[in-house]
Amino acid sequence: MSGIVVIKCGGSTLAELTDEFFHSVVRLKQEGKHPIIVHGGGPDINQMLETLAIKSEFVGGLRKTTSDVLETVEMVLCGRVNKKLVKRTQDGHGLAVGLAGCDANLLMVKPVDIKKLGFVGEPVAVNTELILTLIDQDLIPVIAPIGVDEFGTHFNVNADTAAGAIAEALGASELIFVTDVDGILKDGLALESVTDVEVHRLIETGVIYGGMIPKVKAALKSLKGSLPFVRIVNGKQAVFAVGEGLKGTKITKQTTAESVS
Ligand SMILES: Nc1ncnc2c1ncn2[C@@H]1O[C@H](COP(=O)(O)OP(=O)(O)O)[C@@H](O)[C@H]1O
Ligand SMILES: CC(=O)N[C@@H](CCC(=O)OP(=O)(O)O)C(=O)O
Repeated sequence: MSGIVVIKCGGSTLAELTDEFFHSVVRLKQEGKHPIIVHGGGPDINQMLETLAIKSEFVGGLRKTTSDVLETVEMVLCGRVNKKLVKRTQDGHGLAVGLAGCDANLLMVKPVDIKKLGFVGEPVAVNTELILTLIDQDLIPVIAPIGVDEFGTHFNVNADTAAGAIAEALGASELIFVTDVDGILKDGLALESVTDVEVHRLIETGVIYGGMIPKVKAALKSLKGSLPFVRIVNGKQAVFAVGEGLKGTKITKQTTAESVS
């Protein structure tokens, strides 16, 4: 199906998303595109873990996920955050259906490293049929990044990674990371456009660090598929319009001519 737009809403920016943002997502649908929201919720998870006095740590940008942590992550992502986003989309006059990657094996995963990270999964397959059926019914899927393995065990998946895998599997025409900064910043300014090769350099030189790393890694991985480019935009200003570019950073594939020069 053409015109699939995967929009990853980061936990960092959920509170800043405007009513106009959700209206514009619904408008995309009315104009014949197929928006899919994949969301994170890191700050909400942190807050709930703190309230419940459950310790958690990040290893290489991923949350070490014990069974207690997993229970809290599921509660926050599939409950509070997912349903808030469903409400806001429906307030924008669209019909949204909230689900998690573990529903109907939507996001199949394998453990990243059980010893080091516990129940953290990396995507291996996506139930595209389910998503296409929902889209076909004019629904807007709102997906929480909880994956499931072949034995039915649930796993916590980084939301950027989940969005990248879903976009790739569906052959999406756009993948947009909505976050709390204007794009990839260098010397305080958002870069308009960067190639995959430049992104590697920006990671090596420490310009890209922390939460931006899983985002650009997911972007680079999905660029290997059908996507011509991936965008990183600020949730404060993000409003979608068919045929119009968004402000932010565009990550593209370096052409062969560029790579030899
Ligand atoms: N070069 C960079 N440009 C912009 N942000 C960066 C960069 N390197 C690291 N970051 C960090 O990445 C954060 C966004 O990632 P994250 O907090 O995980 O957001 P989200 O919840 O939207 O996924 C920014 O707020 C910033 O602190
Ligand atoms: C494995 C892992 O780290 N999972 C993430 C899932 C949520 C997420 O990715 O949220 P953001 O998009 O707001 O960062 C976590 O537990 O925080």
